[in-house]
Amino acid sequence: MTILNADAVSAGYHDHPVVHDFTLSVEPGQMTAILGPNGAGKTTTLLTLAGVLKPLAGSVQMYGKPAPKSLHARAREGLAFISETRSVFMELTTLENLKVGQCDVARALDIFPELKPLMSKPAGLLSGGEQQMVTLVRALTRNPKILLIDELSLGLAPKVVERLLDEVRRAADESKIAVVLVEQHINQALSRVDEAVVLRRGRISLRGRAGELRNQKGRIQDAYLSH
Ligand SMILES: Nc1ncnc2c1ncn2[C@@H]1O[C@H](COP(=O)(O)OP(=O)(O)OP(=O)(O)O)[C@@H](O)[C@H]1O
Repeated sequence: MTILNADAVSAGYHDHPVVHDFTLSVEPGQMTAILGPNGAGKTTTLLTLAGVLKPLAGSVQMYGKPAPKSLHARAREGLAFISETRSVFMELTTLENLKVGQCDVARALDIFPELKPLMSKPAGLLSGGEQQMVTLVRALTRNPKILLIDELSLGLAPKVVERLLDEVRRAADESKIAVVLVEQHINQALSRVDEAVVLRRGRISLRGRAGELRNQKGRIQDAYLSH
């Protein structure tokens, strides 16, 4: 069953489209990456899938029906959205951050045991990677049906990027969460997702199975360079 579907979506700001004719469909347990250079329209696309932006044309469906209009209403139907801005409360401890997210703390520590010694530390003193572990685990323990992630690994070291993406992959496999993620780390993303689309100036310039795209690095680079 298709969990989320975007049908010929155009999206943008003040009636001016910056994303055109975007089509995507995601199944349970399937991970899709949205790749592309700066300004290609990745965040705009994700905001539209999340219900933060209204499509200027086309439509978004959840479970085969028109998706509820707002992010809040989509969240009630099982959508979780991790946006580009870090969402931890810096002055609260790690434990308090997890509790604010109403997450199952024991389960959170099963997923990221690294957080165990950091529970009483203010989140503002955690590393960027540790903060993103808190953000990710809060979303995962809410048992979403679909998880949209905008640049989870922005500015993080490759090892940390891999650690985070591996947990997203595990959640997709074990809990059948459908995942759409925007990612700048192309290689790390392509070795974990099932499918990818490459945006260039707001349009899909390349799409396919991750395994095939890994062999077409030149074409992906073209999309980035001809920006
Ligand atoms: N709030 C906004 N109002 C007007 N235009 C915007 C707004 N946000 C983004 N844009 C424009 O929309 C286009 C696509 O931006 P978007 O942030 O979706 O790209 P992106 O691929 O996510 O880029 P990046 O990788 O740099 O985050 C850009 O030309 C950008 O300037």
